[in-house]
Amino acid sequence: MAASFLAFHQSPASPLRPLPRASPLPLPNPSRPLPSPFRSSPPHRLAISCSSSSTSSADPHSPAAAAPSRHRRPPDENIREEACRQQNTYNHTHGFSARYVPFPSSPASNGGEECYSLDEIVYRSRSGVLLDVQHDMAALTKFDGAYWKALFDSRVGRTTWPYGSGVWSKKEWVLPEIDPEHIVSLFEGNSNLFWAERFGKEFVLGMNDLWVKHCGISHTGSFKDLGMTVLVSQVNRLIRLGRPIVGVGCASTGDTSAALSAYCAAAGIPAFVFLPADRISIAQLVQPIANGAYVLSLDTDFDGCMRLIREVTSELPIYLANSLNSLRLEGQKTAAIEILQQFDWEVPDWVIVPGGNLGNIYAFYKGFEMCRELGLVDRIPRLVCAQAANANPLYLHYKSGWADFKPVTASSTFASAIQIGDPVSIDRAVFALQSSDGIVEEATEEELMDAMTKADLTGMFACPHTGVALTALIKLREKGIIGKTDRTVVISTAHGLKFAQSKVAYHSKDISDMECHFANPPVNVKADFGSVMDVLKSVLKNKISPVNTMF
Ligand SMILES: Cc1ncc(COP(=O)(O)O)c(C=O)c1O
Ligand SMILES: N[C@@H](CCOP(=O)(O)O)C(=O)O
Repeated sequence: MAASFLAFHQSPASPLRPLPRASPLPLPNPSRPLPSPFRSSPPHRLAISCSSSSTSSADPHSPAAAAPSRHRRPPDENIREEACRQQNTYNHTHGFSARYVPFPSSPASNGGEECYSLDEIVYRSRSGVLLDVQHDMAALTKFDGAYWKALFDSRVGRTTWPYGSGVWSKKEWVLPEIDPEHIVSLFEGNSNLFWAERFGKEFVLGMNDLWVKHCGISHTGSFKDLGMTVLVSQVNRLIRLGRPIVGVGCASTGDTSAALSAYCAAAGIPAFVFLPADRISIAQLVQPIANGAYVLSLDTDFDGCMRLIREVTSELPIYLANSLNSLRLEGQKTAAIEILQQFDWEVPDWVIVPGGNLGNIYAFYKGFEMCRELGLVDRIPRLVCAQAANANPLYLHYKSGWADFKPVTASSTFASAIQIGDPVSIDRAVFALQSSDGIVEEATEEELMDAMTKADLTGMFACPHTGVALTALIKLREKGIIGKTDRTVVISTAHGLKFAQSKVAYHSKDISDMECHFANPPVNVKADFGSVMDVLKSVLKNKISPVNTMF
């Protein structure tokens, strides 16, 4: 393969002009009466119907409201306006609410302790610890598990604003008080839960109940969309409330920046992204450029970019979009709820998540735990966090028996989006793992690239981070910790197309100190019938095919 094919160049991007600030819109009237059934004292059991609803009589938050009806709105009204009209008729909060409290939040905390409205711009507690979004569980518990399951199930695959989104279909558990008018959604979520039949059978000692949750098959190609729709929606609300926000900013290894830029572009809000120069893929670099963000390519690593964005956002009215901001995790946790939903509310035994800044592992824990607490399921899965050996501070912490945490300087890894040595959500991750009888595993560069390639050879198009998680699966299976029939879900966090460079390098056997056992380079053949026939005959004679060489 031509060397030039592999030589991607990353030059600093020229900053682009910000989009104009959106004009203010009216806020909802909060003093409307609560509709039935939310007025009475539950827990409720409701009969769920998915038949057509009429706009004049339906509670917009009832399962029936998500059902399509040909004439449900006037022809000149769009779906957002329709949702607003409905919620002006019915108070949309039903008493559900959420607020920030210091992490870890305790169910016993009440208004007397430190807490903040979600309309405040605050990222840490007075003592400097992370914050958590705490929901009014007493209000949510008024409805039983069967109600929530039926409500969420009734919204899947609809176009009713904003429930067509896998995140906003769980709105009551995410940002219950936001006006649908302020939601910035690209109908994210509802991602494929893929039965990895052949990978499980052939590469993981005959596993037959192995699944891959494709969170990367998404609008911007990673799971970050799930969190960013929530964060940018809340920013949109804050701007319309008149808060002095001039834009939203993040440090990124390439996926957070892509998601932030897309959602900000959709809302007309300026985005500022700090990227470590020459450490992200070309596909990731071009995403914020294309979406009109201000791109700062900085001569440091991700941890350096993170320090800078934190300093900058404490000086300038730029809202911080990294997962240090707990709003993000409210969206990301819906992937866990979605997994349960996709299994008809049966709980898998294991869920394996690649970890970097470590917000996502906590988000998964939170989603599962909320379903348990509210009676949708009776247990939560065991969580595994998988790290690249070249960027493994959590793994080292776990191996030390959770002794004092020490950040590391992360080395270069093909799993470049998790090249993070000082994860901001370390405390959240430890909490999630300890509460779920969790495990931490690591993957060398060769292991993660081989695992990614094997996944591809069974029909996926995985990213290197998914390769990290698949390696953890293989190791835990080989150790007998994960059983052959255990229902296991591997979280695929990004689209493989973002990491084409690393796949090209692997299949070209162009990586030093790596055997690239499963490389499948193209064969250069003269463009005449005889030459083509010679090659094919030799292939067929030797029964060599990319697939056969593997097994
Ligand atoms: C593709 C991909 N996978 C995994 C991760 C890890 O997620 P987290 O930082 O929440 O641990 C990230 C970002 O860090 C990512 O971009
Ligand atoms: N992989 C991330 C790193 C930052 O993570 P965040 O979840 O804290 O924003 C990225 O793509 O930037």
